Amino acid sequence: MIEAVGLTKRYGDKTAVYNLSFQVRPGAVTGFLGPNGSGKSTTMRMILGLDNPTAGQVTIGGYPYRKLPNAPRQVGALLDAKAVHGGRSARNHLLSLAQLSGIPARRVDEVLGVVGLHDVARRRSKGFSLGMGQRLGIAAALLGDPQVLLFDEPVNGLDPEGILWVRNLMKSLAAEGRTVFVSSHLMSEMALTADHLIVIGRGQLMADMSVTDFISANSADFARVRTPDSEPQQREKLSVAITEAGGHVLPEQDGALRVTGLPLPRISDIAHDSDVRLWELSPHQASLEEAYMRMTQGAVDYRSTTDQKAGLQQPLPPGAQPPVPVPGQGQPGWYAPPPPQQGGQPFTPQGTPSQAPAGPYGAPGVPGAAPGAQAPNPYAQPAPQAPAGPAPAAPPPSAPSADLTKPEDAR
Ligand SMILES: Nc1ncnc2c1ncn2[C@@H]1O[C@H](COP(=O)(O)OP(=O)(O)OP(=O)(O)O)[C@@H](O)[C@H]1O
Repeated sequence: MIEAVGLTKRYGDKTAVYNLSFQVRPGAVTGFLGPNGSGKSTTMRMILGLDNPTAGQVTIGGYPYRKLPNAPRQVGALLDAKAVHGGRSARNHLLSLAQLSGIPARRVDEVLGVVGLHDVARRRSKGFSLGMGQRLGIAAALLGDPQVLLFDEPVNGLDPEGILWVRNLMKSLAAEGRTVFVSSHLMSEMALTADHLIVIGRGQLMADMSVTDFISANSADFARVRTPDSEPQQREKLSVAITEAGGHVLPEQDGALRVTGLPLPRISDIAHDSDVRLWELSPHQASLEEAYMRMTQGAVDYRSTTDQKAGLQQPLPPGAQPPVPVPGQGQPGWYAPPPPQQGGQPFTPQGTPSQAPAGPYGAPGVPGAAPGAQAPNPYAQPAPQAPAGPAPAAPPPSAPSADLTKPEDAR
């Protein structure tokens, strides 16, 4: 088990990780999620003894990594696949690691086979593609047959076969009772791979729960409703009737409607009473990506904007319609609806998420910022404090919070 308690890391006046406490348990794949620059790699480096915490501690099996007896046999990690002597062959790279840790040479050939690099084992790694480098990094992590494994973005650059292989590898390692801690920005992949999630934003813990609980806690179930494509007035009629009945409607890209706030039988009855034919009425759960976007929207430092193409816009030909914006492009509020226990406020067509008050991460509907309900966020941590020097393990609850809605440079 990996256990962090009050883990804090400052680089000069930059607080990369603040007061993080969590456990990563054996027998499950634990996903480690957070926006760019939120402190995932820094946390992993501290777990592996590559960086010293400014405050707090992190242990593996009860020991700090550097005090762990025979650490390379107990912990395997892929942090930076490029951190390899490019002049060495893949096999020699692994052989040197094996020799340092007292691992027999035949194990090198085993792991080369496991990651699919057997045929290129004698080639210099500097000629490797991104995906081949990742495979070599994974081979190094597996070398000591460790009980605890850390992977920072393991599927980066892998082809579809490789992604599927890594997914199954993680699951099988966890099924063998090992501790598997994996960071990724690929939500669809995490949804398929992870059992449990630890989510951080700007160095602070935002969530520590199962994937299922995370999705339920940060999104609402919804219905997809489709009327005949050739009869837009039917769609309009149904939208009005659902809204009048207290439901909330959002158009989907394919012309369907996304409805929250009403159960499916009620939607069916409304359609029947309005004399509207339905082509589709189906229940849906928000994706992990949607739930994640909703939770972390206020903790993102590096956000894209719409490309205005200043001075480069071609005038539209007469009669041409401007393109319909793709959801999410220039509509930063376009996220999954919040769950009912957070006020059940659905998103609105323009993505302006209702009247909900801003939460600790500046985001309406973020756990702890429940519109209408003043429940405290069980996962919220105090904001990083600007003054340098050792941080108290648990600052007083009244400690003023930094404005996490602003980019770090503006705070
Ligand atoms: N050696 C360092 N010196 C100064 N600042 C650092 C150092 N390492 C990390 N940081 C800063 O700490 C913050 C957290 O960085 P980190 O690499 O841990 O984030 P991350 O969550 O892994 O990001 P990404 O998802 O983009 O890989 C960033 O603001 C980064 O600039």
